[in-house]
Amino acid sequence: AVYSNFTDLPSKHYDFVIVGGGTAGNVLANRLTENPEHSVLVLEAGGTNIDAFQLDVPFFAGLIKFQYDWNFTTTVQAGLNNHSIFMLRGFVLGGSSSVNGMFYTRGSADDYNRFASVTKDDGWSWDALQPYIAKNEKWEPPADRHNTTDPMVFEAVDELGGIFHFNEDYNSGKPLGFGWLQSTITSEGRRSSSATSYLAPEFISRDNLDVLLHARVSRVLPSPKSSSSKYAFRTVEFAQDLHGPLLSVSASKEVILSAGVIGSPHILLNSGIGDTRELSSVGIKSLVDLPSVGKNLTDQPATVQEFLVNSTTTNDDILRNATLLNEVYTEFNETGMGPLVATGGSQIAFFRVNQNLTDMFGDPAAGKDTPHVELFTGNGAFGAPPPTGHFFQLGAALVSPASRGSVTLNSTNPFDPPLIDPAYLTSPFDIAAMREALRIIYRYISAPVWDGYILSPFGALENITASPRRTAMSAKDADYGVVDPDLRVKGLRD
Ligand SMILES: Cc1cc2nc3c(=O)[nH]c(=O)nc-3n(C[C@H](O)[C@H](O)[C@H](O)COP(=O)(O)OP(=O)(O)OC[C@H]3O[C@@H](n4cnc5c(N)ncnc54)[C@H](O)[C@@H]3O)c2cc1C
Repeated sequence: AVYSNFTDLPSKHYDFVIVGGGTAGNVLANRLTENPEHSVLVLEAGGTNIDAFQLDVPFFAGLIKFQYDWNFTTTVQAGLNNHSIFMLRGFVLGGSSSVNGMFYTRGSADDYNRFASVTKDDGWSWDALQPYIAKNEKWEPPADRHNTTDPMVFEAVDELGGIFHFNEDYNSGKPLGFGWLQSTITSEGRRSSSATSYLAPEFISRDNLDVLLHARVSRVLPSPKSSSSKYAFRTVEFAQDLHGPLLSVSASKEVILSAGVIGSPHILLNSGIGDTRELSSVGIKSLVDLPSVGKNLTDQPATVQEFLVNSTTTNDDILRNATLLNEVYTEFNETGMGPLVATGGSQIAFFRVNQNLTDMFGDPAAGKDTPHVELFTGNGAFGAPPPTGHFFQLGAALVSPASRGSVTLNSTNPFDPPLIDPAYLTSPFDIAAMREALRIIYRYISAPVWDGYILSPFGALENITASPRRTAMSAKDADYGVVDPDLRVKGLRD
């Protein structure tokens, strides 16, 4: 069941305590409670996803929803002309899967095979993961039944040739080329998140599964050292009200940290698990010296270019005409169809940069079938549109960036946000690759099919960010990394 108050929880002791009811946490909660012998508690800092229509409607995916966000900002970014920008992270059951853009993109086969070679564990290889990927997926035709034949986007691809080629399934392990976007949208036209799927009514009603909302975890607490002189962490400390008392629950088997790319290192650092010198400089007693915690933060910088178009059938009017919005919202509610069922863009493309860049700077991508640049289309302006005009949008993200940043503590108060430094565009490769991404955009719109349709570029490039990743996993015998290939934190007792 889902609870909002600690006092209502039926127990304070579970077999597994999962910290963070986001994308990963809810999958684990579901799979662990398939076994009726396991009791599981999920602690989620945010609130419920139920009846949150902004989360439910795919078309609203590109709008920022502050009440469902952690409202983090990055440190000042030298690579972005000394600006700091939002670092969006879901603050709601379902985590970032409740607020994300719903693009369903697997990595390339090379990406997973690199995980396997770095960790010396073949279980992470593309082939070994296929059964699990298939288990998580249920492929459906477009819920809004949109026409998937012959739009101008693919005519341009045919006209240009070369790096512009059609790819029927970019999720095949070989993503390069232009394809139809696959989205995490249900056949009823709703967002599919880890909360709507893995915590669906038939699962959340299990007697052995509890979720506590508004539970913000501060630390994991150690039990006394064993003869192996290693700590085990089986108690989780949290607060329901940031100024209220600290509460705790314990796990007899495991505490699972799945608080996301910012939350998990933040909790580890607060708990004294990190670089001993850095921790003592902020006044935190170090329990386990694990210097890789919070390091190697990797985010994909992205930019959007809008073009004014000679059309009145883009999505722009929906967000500036209340009557139209009402109409399509009614259609959405009554039929699960209409323009609100799509995220605004229908195509996605992946490219490698020119070889002279990888020759010059080295190649951060995992292999020759792995892209550096993702391009996405939008039949309308990104986010809230300008007051007039109709737009075609092309966004570009660096999906194999070379820049690496960090998450570090700002104070001894575990509820203060950490310092988040993605170090965007600090590597020369990323700067050159971003320039190349813009060149790809402009080559693409030079295709003859756009003559008379695309009128001119509109406005300045916008910086947006997408989804930070942390390369925290390493081989069991490696002297760096946060977790081993079984995702167990290094240096702790099992
Ligand atoms: C705006 C946005 C758009 C995106 N678009 C896409 C996309 O289109 N396609 C794609 O593949 N990926 C996208 N991503 C990235 C993707 O959603 C994430 O990589 C993925 O959801 C991360 O899963 P996770 O389980 O690691 O973390 P999350 O899903 O973020 O889950 C972490 C959970 O832990 C909770 N938590 C954190 N700290 C604490 C704490 N101290 N105590 C208790 N709970 C805590 C959070 O509230 C959250 O619910 C996007 C992300 C964002 C934010």
